[in-house]
Amino acid sequence: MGDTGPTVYEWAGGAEAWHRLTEVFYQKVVKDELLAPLFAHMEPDHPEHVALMLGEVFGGPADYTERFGGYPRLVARHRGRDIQPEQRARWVELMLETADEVGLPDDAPFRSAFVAYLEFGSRRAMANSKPGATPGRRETLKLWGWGEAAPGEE
Ligand code: HEM
Repeated sequence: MGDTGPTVYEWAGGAEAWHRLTEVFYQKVVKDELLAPLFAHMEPDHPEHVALMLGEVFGGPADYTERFGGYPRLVARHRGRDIQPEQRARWVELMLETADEVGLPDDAPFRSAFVAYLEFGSRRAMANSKPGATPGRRETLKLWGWGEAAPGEE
């Protein structure tokens, strides 16, 4: 499919789909025994920020970078949180459960790209959350595409 096909962002259903995902996801997070303590002081616009950030990562508009501080803010928001491996795993598990619940596409290419990024992003978030973590060289969000299997290539 190459450069002319839909982005992962579009394939998921665009802005509305990413917002639906994070709204429902954080309703689950605050009720989850393992995750709730980490998110006790979450700001009301957190789900919206994460929706914009994920959208941007998957090829949507660069709103998180242009309006909310982008990658430096992302790193700052995870800094010092000391995310534990079981919390990271639960975060990913709840994201996937929510994707089913809100009806994100369940085709192989989409889920493969989505899971790959969740693994990548959640492991980077955990690393950046460790006490004394040294900032990497990255200054902008790592963008994510279809990888090995775009729609039509399966
Ligand atoms: C792909 C994985 C992840 C993405 C895309 C992501 C995204 C984000 C974003 C965009 C923010 C900042 C929101 C803002 O600008 O206001 C944030 C903050 C935060 N994230 Fe993550 N995150 C990921 C993984 C995780 C994991 C695995 C955990 C813990 C289990 C976590 C815990 C938090 C916490 C505690 C905050 C700060 C919340 C607050 O404002 O109180 N994140 N995340």
